Amino acid sequence: MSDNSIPVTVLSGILGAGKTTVLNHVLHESDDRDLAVLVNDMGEVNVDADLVAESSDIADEDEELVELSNGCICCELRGDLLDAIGELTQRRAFDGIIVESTGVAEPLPVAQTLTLGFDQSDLDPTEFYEETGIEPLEGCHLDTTVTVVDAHQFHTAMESDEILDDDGTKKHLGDLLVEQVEFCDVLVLNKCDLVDEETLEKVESTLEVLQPRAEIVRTEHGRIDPDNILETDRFDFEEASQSAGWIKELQEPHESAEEEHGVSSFVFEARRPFHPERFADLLDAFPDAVVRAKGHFWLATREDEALTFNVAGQSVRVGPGGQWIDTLPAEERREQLEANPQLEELWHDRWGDRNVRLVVIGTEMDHESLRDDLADCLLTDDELEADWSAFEDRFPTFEPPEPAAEDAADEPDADDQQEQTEELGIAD
Ligand SMILES: Nc1nc2c(ncn2[C@@H]2O[C@H](COP(=O)(O)OP(=O)(O)OP(=O)(O)O)[C@@H](O)[C@H]2O)c(=O)[nH]1
Repeated sequence: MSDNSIPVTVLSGILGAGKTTVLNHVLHESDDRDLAVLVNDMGEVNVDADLVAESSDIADEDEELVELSNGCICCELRGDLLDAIGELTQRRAFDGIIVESTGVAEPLPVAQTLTLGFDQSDLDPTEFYEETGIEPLEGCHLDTTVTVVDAHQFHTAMESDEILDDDGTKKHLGDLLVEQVEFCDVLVLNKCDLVDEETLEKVESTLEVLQPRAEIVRTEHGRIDPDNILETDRFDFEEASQSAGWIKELQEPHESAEEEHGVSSFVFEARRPFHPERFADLLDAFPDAVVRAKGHFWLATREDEALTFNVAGQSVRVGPGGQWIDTLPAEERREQLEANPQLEELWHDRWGDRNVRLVVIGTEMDHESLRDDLADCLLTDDELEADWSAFEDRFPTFEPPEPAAEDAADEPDADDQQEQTEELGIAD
């Protein structure tokens, strides 16, 4: 990237976390920087932008404010986002551009759009440009992704069963919060004035386990040193999308029974399927102590396909995880095994690559009891020899799996076949 490429910072965070407050403070403290601001607002009336314009240096002649309204920059306004940044880039050589997302925006698609737009990603840009009609941008780069977290509301939000509706997509508040935490370079832990030190340390420990790579900065009333979020050069798409705590945990599993402030994790592995009724019953009453769980599983009634498992706060989602390699035609199976030598270790004489692998992260979580509950959901020796199709299966069904899937569900993938995942317990 050239020396005069403009660094872009993206601010995310759920409603009311303090994004605008942080933005205003940074503008106020950045007299030495010529900054442009792009604010996304979902509503008809752009309150945030008015606030920014009124109460910050943004009204200064040498700063620019662009509003993007009536849509979300993580979905339908992706093209508008790039157009707006492209225009700003051409206007003059700003020292930085700050993008404030809406409270419902997911940072990953925003970063994806910006990275592809700036033409420096190893994703398939051709397909992206063809599909969206978006032109690649030059002259700027995504520099830092920032998630603002409300220290006071964090645990309440994680435990909340509030459902957000982002343009038809229903999502738990905790689910969105986890997505925002898992994909960022800097975590601004705001509203520290509203909590005591003990609570603060507990929230911090949870954030560190969910997102080990990000720098955590504590703030009160958004008072942050601008250097913490501007021109940090911390963003790297590949690293950001692989930095979630659960991915690290799956790659290097370790039983962390006694972590700080009661935050701990474990990996559950098995070589026999879950009984669909017992596992569904467990998910219906999944312990609140679990903050995050992720992985894939084998369900007795789904012989051919793996299913993915995704818990974030009160949200429990199950999705398609691709076809087990064992079910592929012999030739394809051989090719897959040659291409993925690590599968040999996993291969089971009777079950092939079918397996269960879940990482579970929680606070004050009783490992032994949850491990026992999960183990009780596996088929017993007698059930293994019974007719599996007779079991009642109330899990959602999905489109037939793509043939020749890669190592079934084991490789964390940014897209993660999320499109098809279904929230258990949210009625349409
Ligand atoms: N006590 C306290 N209040 C804060 C702090 N930061 C922000 N606030 C207040 O919290 C409210 C929400 O702050 P905003 O900055 O508007 O939050 P936001 O994330 O931009 O909210 P949306 O734009 O609605 O998504 C405002 O009333 C702020 O004054 C803080 O550190 N402590």
